[in-house]
Amino acid sequence: MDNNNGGSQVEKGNTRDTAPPKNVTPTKTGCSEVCHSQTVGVRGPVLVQDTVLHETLETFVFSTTLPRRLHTKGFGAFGYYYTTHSMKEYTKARLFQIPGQQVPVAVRFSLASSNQGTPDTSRNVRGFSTKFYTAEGIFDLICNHLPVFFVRDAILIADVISHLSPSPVNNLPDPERLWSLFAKYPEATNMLIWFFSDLGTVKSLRHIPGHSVSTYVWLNAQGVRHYVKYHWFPMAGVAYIDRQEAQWLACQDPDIAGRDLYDCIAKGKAVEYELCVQLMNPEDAKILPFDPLDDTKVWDETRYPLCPVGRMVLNCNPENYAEQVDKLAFDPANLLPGLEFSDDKVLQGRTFIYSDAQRHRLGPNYRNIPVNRQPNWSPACMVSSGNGRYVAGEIMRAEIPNPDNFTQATQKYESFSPAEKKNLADNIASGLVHALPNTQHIVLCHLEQVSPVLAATVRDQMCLYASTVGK
Ligand code: HEM
Repeated sequence: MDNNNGGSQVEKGNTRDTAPPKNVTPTKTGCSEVCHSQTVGVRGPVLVQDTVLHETLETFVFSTTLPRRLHTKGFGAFGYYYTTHSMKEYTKARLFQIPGQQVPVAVRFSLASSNQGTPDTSRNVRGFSTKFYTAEGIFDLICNHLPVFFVRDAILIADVISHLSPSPVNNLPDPERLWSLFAKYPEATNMLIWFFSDLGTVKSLRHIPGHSVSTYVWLNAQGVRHYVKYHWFPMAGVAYIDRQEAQWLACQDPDIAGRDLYDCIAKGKAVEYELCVQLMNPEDAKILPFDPLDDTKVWDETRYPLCPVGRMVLNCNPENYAEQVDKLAFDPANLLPGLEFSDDKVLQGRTFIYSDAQRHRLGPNYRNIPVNRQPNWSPACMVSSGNGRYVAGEIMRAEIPNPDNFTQATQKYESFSPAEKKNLADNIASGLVHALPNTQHIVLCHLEQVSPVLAATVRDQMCLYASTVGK
């Protein structure tokens, strides 16, 4: 019997038992797979009772998890971390007590403002999140490749992300949306300098640093608190690319950074990073010219030197991206005794929203997914910061007393070589030229405060670009 004359089966009686079944094909796994819907005759309607069809479609539709609201595109790798220097003086976290202590890790690198199709070389903030599976429990260290953030209060994140996203009208990138972010928030000027320098374009994740941006607290066995910022540095050295190479590579291979990481590990070459911390006595906040809990600032490395803590070796690729990488749930609140959060206003907002996002994205049992599982976890395992600390004050919504929006932006600009300064000005001008005149004016006023030379160079470059874009 063949399907072409099956329409007459009803009239003639079913002769299927005499012919090989053609609607069942063996799959790679050897199981049979149904490949025809159940119909009334060959050309008749599909039956509502076809539970095989329903289950096949439902399984397909619900087979992927929801994308992350931020840092959507990402790549994962696995390996181990070991402590090289005892941090006992500053934290009681067991992980950091004795050199040689080693734990497994899972890492996810990501693009902060992305969808699955965003080119890896786009101007972007790269995420660099690490899950340490320690005997005490899971510690998540969530970092970005740039050490500063756009704003200093988590309440502004929705607005910031809307400025970084495509237009809600037509889903196209809109320069005015992006540049009005920097016009609206003078505190984003330091980020502007970092982001629009060539530090914002990357082709290899093996060559990026990671910075916690937010300030955490370390608590030692004697109950002494220190502010801490975490930093990863690639053992293979830091490397960036310029805008032209980034744009060319975006066309050649939009997944170049993920491919580079995977291929390197697949060839047996481990990817390594050093973990360092900067430590600060919280009392210093009273004398510093800036607020150390302000995420738009870095800490001067001469005053707060980088202390080496340990090494991470990534030597294992994922075998199942959906289960091992997509379902990773990083949370700045996944801390351990001795590792706490501080009063940093960005971090305080973040300590609630990641687990909310993950309940929505992965379901209420996300902590039981193998990559997130901590044996015997209960809410009591969470480390809530600051027990024993006395805090009092008037309840308010207020700007911090020392916002100082421009000093560090100037210092960063002045630290660049002449070639880096030139690229920065050119990168800014090529984008800012497409913004509205009022936005251009305000951003140029901010740049004037960073450096009159930078503002003048950007203005000159914009004139050149304006003539080519017909403005
Ligand atoms: C300003 C407030 C912020 C809010 C409200 C926020 C919120 C979020 C949310 C909801 C996610 C997705 C979580 C998930 O679905 O698993 C996320 C991911 C992420 N965030 Fe933030 N974020 C903020 C600031 C920051 C800062 C300052 C950093 C710097 C280290 C950062 C680094 C990351 C990274 C690296 C990821 C990706 C984690 C992964 O690979 O799964 N975020 N953020």
